[in-house]
Formats: sequence, C-alpha cells, structure tokens
Amino acid sequence: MIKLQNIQKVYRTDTIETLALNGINLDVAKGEFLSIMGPSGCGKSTLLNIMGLLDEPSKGSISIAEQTTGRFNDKQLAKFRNQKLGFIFQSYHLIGDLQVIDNVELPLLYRDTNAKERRRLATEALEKVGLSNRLKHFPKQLSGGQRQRVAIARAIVGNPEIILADEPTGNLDSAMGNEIMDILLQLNRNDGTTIVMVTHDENMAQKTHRLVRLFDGSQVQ
Ligand SMILES: Nc1ncnc2c1ncn2[C@@H]1O[C@H](COP(=O)(O)OP(=O)(O)OP(=O)(O)O)[C@@H](O)[C@H]1O
Repeated sequence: MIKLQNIQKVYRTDTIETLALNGINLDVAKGEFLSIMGPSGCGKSTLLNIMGLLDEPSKGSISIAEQTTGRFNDKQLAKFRNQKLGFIFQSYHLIGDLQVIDNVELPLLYRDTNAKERRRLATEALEKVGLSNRLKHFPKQLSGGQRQRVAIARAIVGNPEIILADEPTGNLDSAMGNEIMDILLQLNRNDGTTIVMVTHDENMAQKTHRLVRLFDGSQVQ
C-alpha cells in the first residue's frame, strides 16, 4: 500500500544542514496498522509528512496505493491526498469558527459531493466515533478527546484507504488516549483501513501490528 525506497531528507537553513532521514526503506501492507517510535528529533514527523505527500524527499521514491507519486503536479497531489489519505494530528487542527458537523464535511467540499450527501456522510462519520450528540457544538465546547474524535471523523469522512496519525493521543490523558486508540483499532479491523501512527507511547504501539523504531533518521528495527 505504501512503498518507500531509499528515502533521504535534508533540511537546510542558513547555518546548518540536518539529515532528517537517511535511507529509509519501508513497505506498509494493505490493512496493516504500523506504529513509528523514536526519540525527539529522530525524523518521525518528517517521515509521516513524506508518506502523506505533505513534504518531498530529497532523494528516493514513494509509491502509494499502486501509484508512484513523484511526477504529480500540485493539483494532482492535492486530489490524490484528498481521495486516498486521511490525516490526524496531535493538536487536532479543527477550525474554531465552524461547528463540528461543518469541520467534518470540509474534505468533501473539494469533491463533487452535494450538500445533502455531505451532511449524510459527515453525520455517519460522527456516529462512528460516538459523537452524534455534538453535531452543532463548536470545538471549544468539547473535551480534548472529543476534539480528537471530530478530527478522526474528518479524516475518515471521505473513506480514505490510508490514515496517517501523528501522535493522535499525545495531548490526552490515558483514558481518553485509550478511547482514541480503540477507535483507530476498530477502523483498521472493521473497515480494513491501513494506518500509520507516530507515537511516544509504548503501550499504544504494542497494540498495533508492527513497530518501526527510528534513531537519527535511520530505521533501527
Ligand atoms: N522545516 C525544517 N527545517 C529545518 N529542520 C527541520 C525542519 N523540520 C524538521 N527539522 C529537523 O529535522 C529533524 C527531524 O525532525 P522531526 O520533526 O521529523 O522529528 P520527530 O522525530 O518527529 O521529533 P518529535 O518527536 O520531537 O516531534 C530534527 O532535527 C529537526 O530539527
């Protein structure tokens, strides 16, 4: 489902050059739930951003859902991301001025989905994460765990093949973190969604199919 070959990422600023990823080779199978761990600064977010086509590698090639993505232009990239990938971030990234239901509908605005169908799909996604009773709330009226569930609903509303989650439980206490993890495990089991998750939490990582550890931009396990 995701194939990374010899991925290298160099960041350059005026004063320093950082080799953030140093020759990563990784295959993620369809339906797999993979976690990525490693110390701060080892390249986890960089790797996830490259898998999500949010950032380009300095070297190496990426194929996602049978497509080699290197030659996509910006418009093709945006369309591919919108249709194939769902993103979940540690800090939720919800839009504060929009109600829960409108936040969840957002990814569908970039597709040919009419308003009625958007509402139906968003309501269904919110049901899946147990938030049917919060459709008209604004993000600031929700707990952290509820906000993350809205973010998950937004990630799954377009039925993506792959979910990329960057420390989805990082801001939550352990009870809420477990709830979020259970939702991700269910999505993986019931819908067959492929999931790649960066985490600092060994307990969460142990619940996934496979754990990849990074150190200084290289894979150690
Ligand atoms: N835009 C950037 N410009 C310059 N250097 C960067 C940039 N983004 C990341 N880096 C550097 O690349 C390295 C890897 O960063 P990355 O954010 O991928 O680490 P991480 O493993 O996700 O860390 P954390 O667990 O703290 O979030 C770090 O040394 C970081 O300083």
